[in-house]
Amino acid sequence: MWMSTLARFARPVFQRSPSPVVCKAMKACRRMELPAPSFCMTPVHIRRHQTLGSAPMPVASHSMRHVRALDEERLMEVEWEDGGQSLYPFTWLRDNCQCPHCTLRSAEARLLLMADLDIHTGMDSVEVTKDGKVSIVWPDQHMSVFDAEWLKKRCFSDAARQAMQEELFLNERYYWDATLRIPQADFQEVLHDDGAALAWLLALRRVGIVHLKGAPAEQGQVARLAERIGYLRLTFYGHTWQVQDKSMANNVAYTSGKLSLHTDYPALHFAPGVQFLHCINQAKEGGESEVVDGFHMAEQLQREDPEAFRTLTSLRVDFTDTGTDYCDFMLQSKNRIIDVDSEGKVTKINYNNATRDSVLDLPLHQVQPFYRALKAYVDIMSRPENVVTYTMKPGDIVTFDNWRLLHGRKSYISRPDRLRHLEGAYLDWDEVMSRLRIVRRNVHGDA
Ligand SMILES: C[N+](C)(C)CCCC(=O)O
Ligand SMILES: O=C(O)CCC(=O)C(=O)O
Ligand SMILES: [Fe+2]
Ligand SMILES: [Zn+2]
Repeated sequence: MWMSTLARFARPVFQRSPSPVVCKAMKACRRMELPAPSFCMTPVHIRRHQTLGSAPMPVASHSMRHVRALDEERLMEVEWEDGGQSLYPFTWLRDNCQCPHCTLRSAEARLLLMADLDIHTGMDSVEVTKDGKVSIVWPDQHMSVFDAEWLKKRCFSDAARQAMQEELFLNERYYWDATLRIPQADFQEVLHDDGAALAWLLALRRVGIVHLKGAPAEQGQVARLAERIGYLRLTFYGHTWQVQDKSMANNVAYTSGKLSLHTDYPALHFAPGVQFLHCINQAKEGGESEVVDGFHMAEQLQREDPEAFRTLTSLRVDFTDTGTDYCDFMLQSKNRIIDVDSEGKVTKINYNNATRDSVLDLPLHQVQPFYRALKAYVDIMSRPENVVTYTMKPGDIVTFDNWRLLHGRKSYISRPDRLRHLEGAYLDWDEVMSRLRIVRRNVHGDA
């Protein structure tokens, strides 16, 4: 069951604030049977939903009691009505002046040039205006006015920064295993209703996979879905591509053979972030799909075999892809099988055994340790307790995080008169997250 799958993880509950708020993103999550996010995603209340066992954050209040300049430290101090305090560097305030000389309103972009920013500026005076804004006069008599709520959101405290980053990027993930019930949404609803689109994209971000049901069983649907987001990612396999058993196949995917768990396109240095696969015809026999949570598997590898984890996060492996499709191509890439960020958090899996190059740019003594490490990772992800299996039906579209999930399919036999046929398309996370933020804003009805 969904909940029991996620029981290992902190189950966030709503903060017991004077008036408990249920934000619409929370409702969207409930609709898809998703656990609540730990941050409220309504932009106006950046605050943490109180996670069991963690300290509650002060309830946000956007009105100011007092403001003063700490000239020595060159910081402006705001005292909020709720008793909290925020500090803002003079330099940052001057840099972000919202007046029409400093900001192009129509583009919400900075006009002020770095060349004209005095990073040692003082402050002549600061006060709270009658309408509750902060008004600053700079030594050259330039004036800046800041909105209280605007400032509050940009508070430099760890908690406020963390909440803002979660609101912007939704980096909180729910790891899963074979017990996952894949979230589902209706294709038509996602196309036409922002609430449904929001629930879809939130689940795609946090769980990494969503099944859309009810698409027409004909070509062109992944392109429509990509247009709902913005635009798709063109690759050498075309704007969209047809997964079928083809003679002289230019890719192992275009055969009827088994595909072991892989991410698509590690032969690119920047693999597509998101993948759509639409089932138009299913096979007579076989062709079932398999997926695993690559981030969760990487976490297990780190725990069980830290040496192998170190190897896969440090060595770069060559990938290659040559052929003709949209046009002729001759790709070479070097990717770490497990990418981590500067804090050691896993950000991306790059692994397709079919396109891993025979050129292996490693000193002799690292070759066997590399194979051992890769085998350890593949062994973990192949355990039945980690793999989710499903069979796509005509009209189903699977949408998934290609940086996180590994997917595969069993070999198949088609009806001679009715070949198995999937249509696929790629997108990138920037465009998907852009649409997510817009539908969230529309659903919440704020600026
Ligand atoms: C499905 N297709 C052919 C577009 C890409 C397969 C993935 C890969 O070659 O890494
Ligand atoms: O045929 C399938 O079910 C999956 C195909 C696939 O993984 C691919 O085209 O890269
Ligand atoms: Fe694939
Ligand atoms: Zn200005």
